[in-house]
Amino acid sequence: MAADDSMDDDVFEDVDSLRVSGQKSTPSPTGYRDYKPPAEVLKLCQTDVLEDCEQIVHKTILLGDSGVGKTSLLVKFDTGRFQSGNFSATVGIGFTVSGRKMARFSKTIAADKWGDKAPANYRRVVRVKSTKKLAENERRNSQGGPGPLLEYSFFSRRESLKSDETYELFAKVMLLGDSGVGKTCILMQFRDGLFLSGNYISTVGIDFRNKVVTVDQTKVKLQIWDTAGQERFRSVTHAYYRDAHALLLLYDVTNKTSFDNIRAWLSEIREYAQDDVVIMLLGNKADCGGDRAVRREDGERLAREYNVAFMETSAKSGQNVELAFLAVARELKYRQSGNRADRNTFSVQDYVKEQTQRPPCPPCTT
Ligand SMILES: Nc1nc2c(ncn2[C@@H]2O[C@H](COP(=O)(O)OP(=O)(O)OP(=O)(O)O)[C@@H](O)[C@H]2O)c(=O)[nH]1
Repeated sequence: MAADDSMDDDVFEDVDSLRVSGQKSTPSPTGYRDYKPPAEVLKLCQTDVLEDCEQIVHKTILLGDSGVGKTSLLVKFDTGRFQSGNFSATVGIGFTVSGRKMARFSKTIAADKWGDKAPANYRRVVRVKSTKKLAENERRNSQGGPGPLLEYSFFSRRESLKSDETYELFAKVMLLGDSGVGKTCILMQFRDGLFLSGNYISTVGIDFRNKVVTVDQTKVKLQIWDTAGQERFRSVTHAYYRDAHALLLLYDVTNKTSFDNIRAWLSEIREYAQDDVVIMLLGNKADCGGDRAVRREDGERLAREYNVAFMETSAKSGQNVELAFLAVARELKYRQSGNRADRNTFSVQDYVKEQTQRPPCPPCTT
């Protein structure tokens, strides 16, 4: 499915009538067994809109409460089949690639991350809204079962493959750190130059974005994985550590606990990541000078203790965001260099220190 300018955003506004038509019944953990995605939604999924777009990737995120039918839509689109009966909740995130169309779908069980304000290069294609009361929704969710549908949105991202086509080096970079430290925002700032403020919704599972950067005439493709900081998703994210080339480990300078947890994160990294993985410690939200709970010197000291590079960043102002990723790309480039002199002389710690010797940015006002 892709953005289609003629498509009506609110074509599936009245979800209650779909439910009344016998598709959905008991709102218990297994009560969605008989749920079939509405015919209109299935029809939309079969729309062959990508036919003439071989050079375009459309990333569509399926969002909505557990049990509303996201997996069914995905399977239907991918295989043309509807799997009835066996509802099992998705853990983490998955995507499917339809080679001919070069469409990639990813799925999350999280609620709508952007609300009505999707970033400029994203477009809400379809939205279904429940008229049920929010309180009722929360009550059911708190009992552990899937609540009624609150919001069901399809976002589509248009991205030219051209910039990703040529590169000499590839690096997998992961963003790690406690929930709420700003991992998704750092990625969005780096990738799209956007800051997502306001309604914060935690990442569920894991997702990635690509960006090609140039380091001394070498094109390095960074595949950046945004992980969920919440404890309950750790088993999902551990599986991705092993083949990561670099890890950006974030804490929030206004949240002391997130800083205190860095040692635990480093132990986890030691356990699951490769021994030679590049690690960079980032003290994020550096724009919030007034609310600061962790001094820059404390971050520097901890980084020295573990022999990792360090800088403070702000996803809001953009401070050092590009530098963090570029420094990692540079380190990986020099490591893989055939020139032994280059390999031995470059130090990411020294490089970062040198690049960050600039006056700090002013405190934030919000
Ligand atoms: N002032 C300020 N706020 C930020 C910054 N980075 C993130 N935030 C805010 O912090 C909140 C959490 O940001 P996210 O990027 O979603 O956090 P996360 O680390 O991805 O969280 P999980 O997905 O739960 O692991 C959001 O409300 C952001 O707007 C920053 O640099 N400065």
